[in-house]
Amino acid sequence: MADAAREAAAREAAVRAALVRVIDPEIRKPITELDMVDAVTVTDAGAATIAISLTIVGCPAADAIERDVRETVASVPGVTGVTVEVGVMTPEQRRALTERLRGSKTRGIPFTADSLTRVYAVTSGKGGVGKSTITANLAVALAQKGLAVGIVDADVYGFSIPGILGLVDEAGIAQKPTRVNDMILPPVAFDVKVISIGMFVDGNAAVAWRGPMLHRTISQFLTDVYFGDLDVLLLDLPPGTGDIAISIGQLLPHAEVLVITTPQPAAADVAERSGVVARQTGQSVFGVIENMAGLVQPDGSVLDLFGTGGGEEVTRRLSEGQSRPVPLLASVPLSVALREGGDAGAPIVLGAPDDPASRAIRSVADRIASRGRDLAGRKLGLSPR
Ligand SMILES: Nc1ncnc2c1ncn2[C@@H]1O[C@H](COP(=O)(O)OP(=O)(O)OP(=O)(O)O)[C@@H](O)[C@H]1O
Repeated sequence: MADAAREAAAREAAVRAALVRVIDPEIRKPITELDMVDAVTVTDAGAATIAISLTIVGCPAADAIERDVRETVASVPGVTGVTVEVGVMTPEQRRALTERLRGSKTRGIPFTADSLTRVYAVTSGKGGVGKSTITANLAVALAQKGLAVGIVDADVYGFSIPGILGLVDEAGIAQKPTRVNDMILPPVAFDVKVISIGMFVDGNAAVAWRGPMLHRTISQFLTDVYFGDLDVLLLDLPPGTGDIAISIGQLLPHAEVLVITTPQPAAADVAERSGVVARQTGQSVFGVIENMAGLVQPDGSVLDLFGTGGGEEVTRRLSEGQSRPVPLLASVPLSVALREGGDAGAPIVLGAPDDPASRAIRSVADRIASRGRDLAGRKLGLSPR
């Protein structure tokens, strides 16, 4: 090979090697691995032209990928200028991509009992006890610890996860996920992959679907959404013991349940019932989290706005007749910062990690992350997130 040709090949190889660092923000894999790089040329003068093909036109990730390609290639020694030509994959390329992402797995719910993903269904007896707030912050705390985490927001009546995690526009409308053929790519917030019923309805429309429609939707979420290899999947269920809880019990019988309750003893009855229904579908109760516990006043005294003892009462009742007592995992105090963080789409486990509510939620994340039961000796998913 002539020297000039060898040098040109070396420059292109250096650029291709650098492009491995560009990660598709939705799929969370290098664009080189996803066959998105069609052509790389670098002139003698160092002008690089990169042709890339994205999954669909105008996908939300497009700008980020184009920018990352430009910056990454510009940093390669000898490159003096970068042109990025953005195209779109052909239907065949898209089909090949979705097949590759699914791997050899047959189409179906990937979170089977023998998968490495631990599935937690977060339930409560009644609404407004902070189930979504706890789910979102717990997910972010787990992701912060390096785990690959996903959330399915199945709270049809109050899909608030996109708002709490900042995946909404100024009008509060949830970001729509990208679709590649029949594969849905979940938006990512704070390293957590999120899919919500709220992303599939027009505006903030209330969902008035009946049981079979809900069952199909949840089943479709679990089948068609590309979560990749997750360590933990959290499901935010609607309050109570309705159709969704039963569907989840049928679709994911090995899921473990986290029951959220307030300290109000009167709330214990309904909270207990949500745990009992989960057990009837074969799920086990992992533990109880008491939320909205005493608010620490500026003078140091504690205001028990919602009374005391609800968490302990629910754990006591759910432990009756069980071989292993159900633990009270945490008591999360009332916290202005937690509420404000939820309103602003900025989880406090990141923004105010030392707030007492953050600490309590992070202690649950520690406990979940350190569980070894069926993960002992098994490899966790190590694909880039
Ligand atoms: N520990 C807390 N301290 C202060 N405010 C809280 C706390 N936990 C939750 N909140 C606030 O209470 C309200 C209800 O919380 P959230 O939406 O998480 O409840 P939920 O149980 O998911 O409700 P639903 O199931 O009805 O959607 C929100 O405004 C939230 O910010």
